[in-house]
Amino acid sequence: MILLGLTGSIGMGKSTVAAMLREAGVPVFDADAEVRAMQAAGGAALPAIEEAFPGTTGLDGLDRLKLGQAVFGNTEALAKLEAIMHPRVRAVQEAFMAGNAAEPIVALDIPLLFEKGGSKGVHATMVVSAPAEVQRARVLARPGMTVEKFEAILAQQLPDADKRARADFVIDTGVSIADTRAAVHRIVDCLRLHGVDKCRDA
Ligand SMILES: CC(C)(COP(=O)(O)OP(=O)(O)OC[C@H]1O[C@@H](n2cnc3c(N)ncnc32)[C@H](O)[C@@H]1O)[C@@H](O)C(=O)NCCC(=O)NCCS
Ligand SMILES: Nc1ncnc2c1ncn2[C@@H]1O[C@H](COP(=O)(O)OP(=O)(O)OP(=O)(O)O)[C@@H](O)[C@H]1O
Repeated sequence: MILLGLTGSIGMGKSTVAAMLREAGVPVFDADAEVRAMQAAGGAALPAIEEAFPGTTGLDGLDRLKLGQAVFGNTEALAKLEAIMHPRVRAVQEAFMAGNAAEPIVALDIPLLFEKGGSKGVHATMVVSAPAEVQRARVLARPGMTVEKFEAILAQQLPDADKRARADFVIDTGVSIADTRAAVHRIVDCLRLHGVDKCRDA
């Protein structure tokens, strides 16, 4: 099985490309969705979060704003939260991989794949990328987004150019959806037939 790490900075089109991979028959593990499910009402991580960050959870699940305020900008607090989330997400990911062991390709959609060292555990990386002005326009069009928030998030992420330099495959989303889809299918088809090494220039 080829384990493909899918990543990209905010607004680059990662969710769209993840959907295209699924459409091409590649099972995709969504790390963010797992984190959110474990933090939603009744979620498995809530008791541990409440113990570490009292007052941040309730019957409706996690108060994301409150916890975000406690951890963003505070390295120690963020590490504490990650120590709660990471092993739990990892366990679900292992189960997902085991359940798809017969698949030729399995993708892991991990927003901070390079930042948090996850790229070491995959056979190849796919980075979703678009020109900075396209990214900016997409993100600022989202409800509730501000320039300050966007820039703070960007500052926490490895720059796009570095991600691209480290990637085995770069998917350009600054083009038409049809062209992006074609590029995704081309890489998936190549990987199925020839493996990672022969597909880098596909
Ligand atoms: C603190 C939380 C609840 C805030 O949720 P909220 O919905 O407000 O923000 P969201 O998750 O969309 O994150 C906003 C931005 O913050 C940055 N960010 C999120 N998590 C992290 C992190 N662990 N390290 C650095 N930056 C992060 C990202 O750039 C992201 O785009 C949430 O971000 C969280 O649980 N983060 C920790 C996740 C974690 O521990 N992951 C490791 C296991 S996979
Ligand atoms: N060629 C393209 N490929 C992918 N997305 C495109 C393309 N052209 C336009 N878009 C649009 O750009 C947006 C990308 O949003 P998407 O949610 O996929 O980004 P994301 O990187 O997952 O975001 P985030 O990481 O911030 O959650 C979508 O609205 C999508 O329709």
